[in-house]
Amino acid sequence: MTVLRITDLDVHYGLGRRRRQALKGASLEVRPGEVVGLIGETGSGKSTLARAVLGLVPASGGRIVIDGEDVSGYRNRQWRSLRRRGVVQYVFQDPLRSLDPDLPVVDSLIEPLLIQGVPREEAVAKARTFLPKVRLDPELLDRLPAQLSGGQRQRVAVARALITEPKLVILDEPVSALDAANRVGVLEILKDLRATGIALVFISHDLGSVAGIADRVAVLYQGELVEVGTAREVVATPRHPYTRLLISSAPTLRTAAAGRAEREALRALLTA
Ligand SMILES: Nc1ncnc2c1ncn2[C@@H]1O[C@H](COP(=O)(O)OP(=O)(O)OP(=O)(O)O)[C@@H](O)[C@H]1O
Repeated sequence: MTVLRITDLDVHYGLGRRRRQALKGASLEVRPGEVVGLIGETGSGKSTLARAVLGLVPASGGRIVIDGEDVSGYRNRQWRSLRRRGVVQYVFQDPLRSLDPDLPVVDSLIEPLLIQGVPREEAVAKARTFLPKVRLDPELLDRLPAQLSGGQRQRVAVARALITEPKLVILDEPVSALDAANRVGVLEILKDLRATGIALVFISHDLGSVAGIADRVAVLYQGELVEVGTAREVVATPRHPYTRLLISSAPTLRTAAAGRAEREALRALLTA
């Protein structure tokens, strides 16, 4: 059983002479309880893949199956209905994008439930039980986002994504804007989540920051998934030059650290 299966996915942006392919034949499976790190440099297509899975950008080819449901031919109305059910949720890099600055955090937190038609009182009660799961004190519910620290805001954003009890959560660089202590805090919460059976796709430009938490790593390079394997395999025996470059540039992956000359040689190979 897979929570997400994408097969030969193509996505294009623009029309006519401006038409550009952002994803080329991408295939990836994510199983329940699995953490998949989606790695690639800026512009490689990471957010595009996430947007396609949420129905926010149309696929021009290939298939997407979410929790057994083939959504490939869905129209906007069907996507909206799927998003409303909260099977797949998304956490932005910047938590302020999912929290309304003018509303107490409780309102942002319960919004996905209200959209589903859950009565407000019941939704607030659920929000209270959810905050401890992301290690936040329920008394923060009445504060405005500006009255929270960056790490607290990101944990509220994670709680908001979890409140509909999704099968899959896509996190777009969820810790890159945080300081070291908060980064560890959020990563620990994400590790706890795996035990609940939720699947996580963790987007990052930095292999080093996801290798420790991801079961499998998928490497995107110029719109193509050039490598998919366990984090250990990918770090120990990278097959694609781009992956080797990523590893050699990740200071935390000392095992395969390469010198500047080797990195330049790999870059030259990629641009040849
Ligand atoms: N709305 C859009 N219209 C046209 N081109 C786009 C659009 N969104 C993204 N692109 C292009 O598609 C490619 C992939 O972009 P995408 O945002 O998926 O990359 P990314 O890997 O998420 O990058 P980053 O790490 O910077 O967020 C890039 O070349 C980008 O310029």
